[in-house]
Amino acid sequence: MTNCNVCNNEAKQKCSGCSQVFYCSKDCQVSDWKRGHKNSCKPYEVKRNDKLGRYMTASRDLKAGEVLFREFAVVHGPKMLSHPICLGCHKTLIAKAPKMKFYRCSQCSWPLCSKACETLDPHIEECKLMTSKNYKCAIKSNCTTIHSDAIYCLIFPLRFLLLKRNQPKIFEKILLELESHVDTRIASGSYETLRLHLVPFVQKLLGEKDFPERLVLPAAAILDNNCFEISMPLRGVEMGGLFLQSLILCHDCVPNTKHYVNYLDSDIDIQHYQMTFQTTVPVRKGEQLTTTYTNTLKTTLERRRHLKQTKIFECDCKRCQDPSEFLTYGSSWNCQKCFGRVVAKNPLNNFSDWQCENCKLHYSREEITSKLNCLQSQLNSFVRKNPNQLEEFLAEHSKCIHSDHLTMVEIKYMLCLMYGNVGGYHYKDLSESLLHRKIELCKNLIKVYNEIDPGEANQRTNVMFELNCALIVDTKAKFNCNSIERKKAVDIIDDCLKIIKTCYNILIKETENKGIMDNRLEKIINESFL
Ligand SMILES: C[S@@+](CC[C@H](N)C(=O)[O-])C[C@H]1O[C@@H](n2cnc3c(N)ncnc32)[C@H](O)[C@@H]1O
Repeated sequence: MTNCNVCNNEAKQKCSGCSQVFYCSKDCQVSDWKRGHKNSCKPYEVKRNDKLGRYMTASRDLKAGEVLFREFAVVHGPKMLSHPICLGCHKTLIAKAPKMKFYRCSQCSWPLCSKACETLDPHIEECKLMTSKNYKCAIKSNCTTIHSDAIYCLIFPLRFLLLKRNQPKIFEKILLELESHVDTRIASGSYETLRLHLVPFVQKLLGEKDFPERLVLPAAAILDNNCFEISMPLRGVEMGGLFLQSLILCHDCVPNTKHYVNYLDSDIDIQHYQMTFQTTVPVRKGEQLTTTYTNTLKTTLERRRHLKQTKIFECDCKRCQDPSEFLTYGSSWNCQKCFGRVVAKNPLNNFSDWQCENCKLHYSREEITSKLNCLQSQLNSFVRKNPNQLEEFLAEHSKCIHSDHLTMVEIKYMLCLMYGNVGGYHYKDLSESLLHRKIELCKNLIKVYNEIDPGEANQRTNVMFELNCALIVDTKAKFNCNSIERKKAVDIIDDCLKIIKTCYNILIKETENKGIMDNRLEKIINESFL
């Protein structure tokens, strides 16, 4: 029996915030909240140090999959370099206008989906401003290529700067608290375009006196340094958002949280895009809660370069420090002389030479970087739909590159999704050896992900799902040819189904995934003749 945190009576209702205390009634819960539970309820604490600025730690032991918080964006808009999107509903316009012949807002001329989007928040306010100052969007309307347009860098900062008028206290707090690395960004020359285009645009619309360059550029830098992507491919939405709690999480190349944006209710109001952060692995009380600002499935050189360019810091997390990346050898090459593993001598030094662990032969950084670029461009030139072509790529490069180099891992992931799922390779068409190849690939990937993308991370969960589907099909086949007893087959299939159900429940928290996951479930039920 559990007792009420206030009156000690028998209690059945659990606090949904922290899951740590129980109440017998709503009244007791409300009184506990007022007397102090609101301060201890959160599963995280915000701390600060010289290296990270603000960061989050777990305020109690957390299980994998616990929700840390949910929040809405304080401001949102097109990414700095965006392909054409509707400024009303933020859906991409490419599918609607393959030749870029967009519907134009009748007032300000920005591309929109249709007249209905002209009056949507937040476009309506910026549209009125632009119209009052005779500003017309000059984006070309008849070019035939799908490209990102620099003109979109005007909108998100404008919306952010409008907070100075509409929510001045929040705006001041953001300016005071958020890191921007604006001086480094300006010194690197990367803000010249913003100085030339964004500053006069904002000043024309909002006035030079209240919006001097020394405010406009830092505002853009705050967005660059702190925004999260709002990407919902099935809805066709792609933009950025400033989420004030989420951004406090600092980076680690093996994060212990993941996040997703869900769309709630109505079709039109941005307030319905909600960010959720949750743990992916158990986290001990006091341990730092971390997210990733980059792609964890890229090599150390690529991750560190990306972080330096976009977030202006040198990552020195445990994974970046370790030349073997926890024995996964995700960035390693094979030695030309002895086939030993070639790793960076000092992975935290971007100019470090590389060396074979076995024969100590040296390789210059330039040599390794050019090999990596060459490999990536070869991979990018592929039509990634043909398993044979991908298998050939793996075989061709297996001599010079470590088998779990992250480029190889990327290909293995594609293969593991293809086998069993795409035309010509559905389970009913798969030979025994290809089915076993899929199982082998899945097991190999899970071993790698356990070290660098563990727990409830999406990619690992996807592969767990695929592995257990393949094991069901394999068990069925073995049972049909009498190479496994009925009881054993039933036990294996039961275990697989439990894992598939767990994976399904993890992945559908991101509601966009629900339809896709339902199809995947239905498919395995049909194809394995369960
Ligand atoms: C989105 S902010 C994170 C919150 C920020 N610390 C604050 O106080 O608002 C990103 C900035 O935090 C710092 N940061 C985050 N993770 C870091 C890490 N692993 N190592 C060093 N600095 C980090 C960098 O200055 C980076 O530009």
